[in-house]
Amino acid sequence: MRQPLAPADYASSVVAVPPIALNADHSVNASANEAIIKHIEAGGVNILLYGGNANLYHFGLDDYRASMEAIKASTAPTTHLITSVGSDFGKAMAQVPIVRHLGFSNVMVLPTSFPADPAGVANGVRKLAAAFGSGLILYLKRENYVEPDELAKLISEKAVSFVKYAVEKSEAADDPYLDAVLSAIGAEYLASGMGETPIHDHLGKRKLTTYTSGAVCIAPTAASELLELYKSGRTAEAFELSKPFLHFEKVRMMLGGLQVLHDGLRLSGVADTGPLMPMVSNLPTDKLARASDAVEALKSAEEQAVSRSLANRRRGVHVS
Ligand SMILES: N[C@@H](CC=O)C(=O)O
Repeated sequence: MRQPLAPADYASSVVAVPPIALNADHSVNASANEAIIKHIEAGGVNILLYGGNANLYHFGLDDYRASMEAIKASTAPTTHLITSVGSDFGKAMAQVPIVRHLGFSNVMVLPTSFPADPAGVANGVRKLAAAFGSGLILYLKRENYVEPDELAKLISEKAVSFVKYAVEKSEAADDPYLDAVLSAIGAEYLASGMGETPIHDHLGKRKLTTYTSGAVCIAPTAASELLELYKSGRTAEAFELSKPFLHFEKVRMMLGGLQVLHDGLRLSGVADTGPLMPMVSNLPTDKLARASDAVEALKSAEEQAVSRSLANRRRGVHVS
């Protein structure tokens, strides 16, 4: 599906945030990316977001165009595809004609770090949305990146269509910025945007619309079940199912979020992801065993979820 996503579309799927597989010369590996996409789609996930985990920060314009062309050609017509622009304003503006030419309807603006201020970010996003011709997904990666009231204005002006919330807190429950954002725009426009670590609070308690995840690229069926369990209020079962995901996220925190996911896809056997685009590196050999153990736990959760899903389908039962 190539239409702009509405909040109701987000509510029905986890958002997978995949890496991009590259060949040894850093050109895009179309067949490996297709294998990753097919694996995710087979698990019932129908929203793919290419952004941070794809390391798009470090793609030049030619590599960006080539990778997005290959990925677009590999997705099923029923899959919603989101690409990202930025993270700086100039690069984002240069990418807008590319995404328009490729026919993307859903585009996220990667978070810019320095120099930027809340009013400047809001106005930059307005200009980008005007150039793109439609609302953009905003990635909130740090507190006060945009003031909550200004964010509400951006949504009412249709410059922002959805928000990925990924401000790291030691306790997800204690997050005054998220409280303020929620009271300004409501949960409907918000995805928990940082993997499984905060979802017990973000989905179970605050009722955000969905969540974004890298681990879902390895265990899409289990991740879909996890979303459904949280959405149907079965939080104890959801928490139990989330354990291998939470462990994977801990390993990512220790060894590198992008690195463990990128190499983890290869270790899982889904696809040979190859190198990462500089300035990010593959895991050193002595860290692979730790990543591999976490990947195996995810694979086992996925196998069990697939068995449950097949059994439920045979009995005509829906998880919720
Ligand atoms: N960074 C998170 C969510 C993606 O946006 C992850 O990789 O799980």
